[in-house]
Amino acid sequence: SALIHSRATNTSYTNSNGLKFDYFNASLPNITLIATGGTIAGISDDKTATAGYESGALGINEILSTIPEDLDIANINAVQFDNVNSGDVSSSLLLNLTRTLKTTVCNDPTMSGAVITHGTDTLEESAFFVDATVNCGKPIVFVGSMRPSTAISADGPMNLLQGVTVAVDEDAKDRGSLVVMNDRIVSAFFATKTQANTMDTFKAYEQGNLGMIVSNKPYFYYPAVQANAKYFADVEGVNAIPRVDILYAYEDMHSDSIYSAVQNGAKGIVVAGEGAGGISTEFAQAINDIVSRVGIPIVLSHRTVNGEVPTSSITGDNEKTQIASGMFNPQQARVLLGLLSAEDKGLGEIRSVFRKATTAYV
Ligand SMILES: NC(=O)C[C@H](N)C(=O)O
Repeated sequence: SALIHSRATNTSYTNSNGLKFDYFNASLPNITLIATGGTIAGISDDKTATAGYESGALGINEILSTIPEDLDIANINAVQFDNVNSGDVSSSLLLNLTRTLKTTVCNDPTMSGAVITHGTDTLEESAFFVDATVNCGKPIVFVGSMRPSTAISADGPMNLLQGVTVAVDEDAKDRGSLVVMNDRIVSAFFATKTQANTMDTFKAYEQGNLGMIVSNKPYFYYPAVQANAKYFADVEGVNAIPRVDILYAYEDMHSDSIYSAVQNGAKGIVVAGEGAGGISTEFAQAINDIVSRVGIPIVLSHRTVNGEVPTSSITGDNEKTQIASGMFNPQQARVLLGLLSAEDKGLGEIRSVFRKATTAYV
């Protein structure tokens, strides 16, 4: 950390919002860096390991100490929110994350933006959640890595540096939350992990990247814009996100899974349907039965990476019961349905939010 110290003009500063900066240079913009764990904080004894390593092992200050270049770009208030494999990120952590971002970044005029380090496996879910709940125009940037910090050519340090750079970039404002990895800037609203192992994994296949980064200079292809299907959820008075389960469809799918999900407390169901939302006859009948008796929302999504479940693929009785996910994939649909249920929206309102993500809407 001697190297870090040499880059800062002052040491230790606490702003009027109580945020602590270990190294502070009054001429630089300020950001909050919230660490949640993942491979970017991962370690292994084997420098060649890109699987089977320990996730969420390093603290954020240890990670930062290897990238003193970050302190040439911004003053960083670093917060260790958690240090977990991303499969263990809970909805209560996400609610807390949203509240923290609103109070410490949105409502503080001295803060330019935020970076969140996160495991990549579920990064898209957290990024989608924050994108739907934090809406102040300041850049909120999610970063992760595919190689643990101990690997040869670890990608975490460059991703974090690029994330910090994007978080203070004027051009990054008003675009919703962003995912920055592998020299690309992707909209959190559309981003999905497309490859389980390699660094070129976050993509918005249909919509494309928002921009790229060369020699740590971000370049955005187009001016800021929000997606047509964007829904902003108000979680101000929300204490918990209701449970929403995802059920994966397959040939000749049985209906036991949906009954047990409901029995076990699911307040909403997302089905990863075949093609444009296909399901077996048995399963379709179970949906109609559950909706008429229990009244919970059931959203039909697609197990293919891309595409849309149009309202027209749901016919007859099912039209009244199921909700077409439109272009939202199952994991996006789960987050959105959880937020809408937390806001106590009725079936009609939920249906109209999802309808905005279908070609029937435009
Ligand atoms: N690349 C990663 O970050 C994967 C890790 N298992 C996680 O999601 O926490």
